[in-house]
Amino acid sequence: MDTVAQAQTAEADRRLTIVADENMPLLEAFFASIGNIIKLPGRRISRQDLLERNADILLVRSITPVNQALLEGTSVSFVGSATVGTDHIDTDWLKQAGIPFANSPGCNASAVVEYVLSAMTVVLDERDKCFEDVSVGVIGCGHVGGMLADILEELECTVVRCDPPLHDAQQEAQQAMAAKGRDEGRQPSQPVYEPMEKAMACDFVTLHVPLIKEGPYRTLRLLDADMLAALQSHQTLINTSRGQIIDQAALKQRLQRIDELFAVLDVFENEPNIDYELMMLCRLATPHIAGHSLDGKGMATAQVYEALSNTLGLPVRHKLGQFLPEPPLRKMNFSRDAEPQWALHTAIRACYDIRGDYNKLRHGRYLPEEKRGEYFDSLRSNYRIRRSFNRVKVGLKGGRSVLQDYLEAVGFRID
Ligand SMILES: NC(=O)c1ccc[n+]([C@@H]2O[C@H](COP(=O)([O-])OP(=O)(O)OC[C@H]3O[C@@H](n4cnc5c(N)ncnc54)[C@H](O)[C@@H]3O)[C@@H](O)[C@H]2O)c1
Ligand SMILES: O=C(O)[C@H](O)[C@H](O)COP(=O)(O)O
Repeated sequence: MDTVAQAQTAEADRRLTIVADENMPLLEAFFASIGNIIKLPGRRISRQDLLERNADILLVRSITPVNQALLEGTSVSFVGSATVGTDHIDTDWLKQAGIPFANSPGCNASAVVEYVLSAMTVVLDERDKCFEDVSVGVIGCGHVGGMLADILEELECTVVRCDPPLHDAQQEAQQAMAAKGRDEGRQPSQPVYEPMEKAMACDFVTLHVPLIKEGPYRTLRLLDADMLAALQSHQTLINTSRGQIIDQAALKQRLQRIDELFAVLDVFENEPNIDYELMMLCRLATPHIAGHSLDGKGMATAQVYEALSNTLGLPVRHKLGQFLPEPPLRKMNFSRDAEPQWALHTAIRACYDIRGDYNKLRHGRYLPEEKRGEYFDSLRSNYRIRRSFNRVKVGLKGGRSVLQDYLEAVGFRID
């Protein structure tokens, strides 16, 4: 081997080995300059894989449990999860083992908000109501819940925000101010956080909390059997957080009562082997894809790439905008005669119609039980390209209108 070839081999040898979930988008675009990428199915990444491949970096999604059993004795020295939720990661163990970890806070907030808005339009149409007619309890007001609550207020819904950690932090900040002699009270622009009971009484109740298994802000079975039994026929419960936030058996029991309580579930206990009976009792149900816009998933990869680059002391060379294609739907137009609520619902569902995902998941009922888990996962892996509302322009005729306000509130660009 000549010197150049030897040098090239040595260079290649020094490159990091990145083991990544095969369904993380834009892996090569972001990480090829950092290391050699080995793609594996997320549910099957094992300690053996990491040892055999001498992995330095592990990049996962929500379906790979990352803990001592997976990593101890391997050469993995960075873990990235292209997700918001971190309930699949033993962050305490990673800390103790000195392995840096990064996830992607807020990456898919718009996608989840758009999912909830789409679900709401379906239910509102069925109940012959508009956004302004209903109250919405938003439980968990971080990236997703906070954005959703703001938008719903602009659509003239009555919004009840519930977020005990944010409520307590607000109180502490006020007490600290008061202690310093600057008792300025609550700032007018600060949100008001209400008790859970008030949120649970709204026409729509939507959950946007992390899965927390213990402690004062525990969310495991946050909605218990009593709360679920108390839900009324006119209400709609939406869960895009994690299946374990709700007592699923109790929800199933409640939905078996013949009335018009609606459930919209994107997340289930025991994914991908979900309870099909429960799923069939839902008004809408989808295979954990609320956050799956290309923009949201791409942003997750971008955030993990940035964190890894910073950890390695490398320059951040790539930005998501470089790699995103044109959206399939670029523009829609409404005439002067478009009735605002109809046009808003139409625009939302032109961009993302939750019923397509619902119909596909329901189709799984025709499969033998043992094939349904695989089917659930295949719907997630082969997910069609879905784009954010803010990639779409809407053409309107005439001067400023209520419709323009609504469309802008949900993220469309007005042309
Ligand atoms: N289905 C999907 O595709 C999808 C996509 C994104 C996020 N998620 C899930 O949604 C969750 C929320 O996402 P996010 O980006 O808004 O997270 P976030 O961390 O920005 O916000 C979570 C909020 O929940 C609040 N909270 C914590 N404990 C609470 C409690 N006991 N009661 C009420 N509020 C509580 C926190 O104070 C915080 O404001 C994630 O943790 C993840 O599990 C699912
Ligand atoms: O926590 C999250 O970000 C979401 O649950 C996430 O969208 C799930 O992502 P996946 O595992 O399908 O990549």
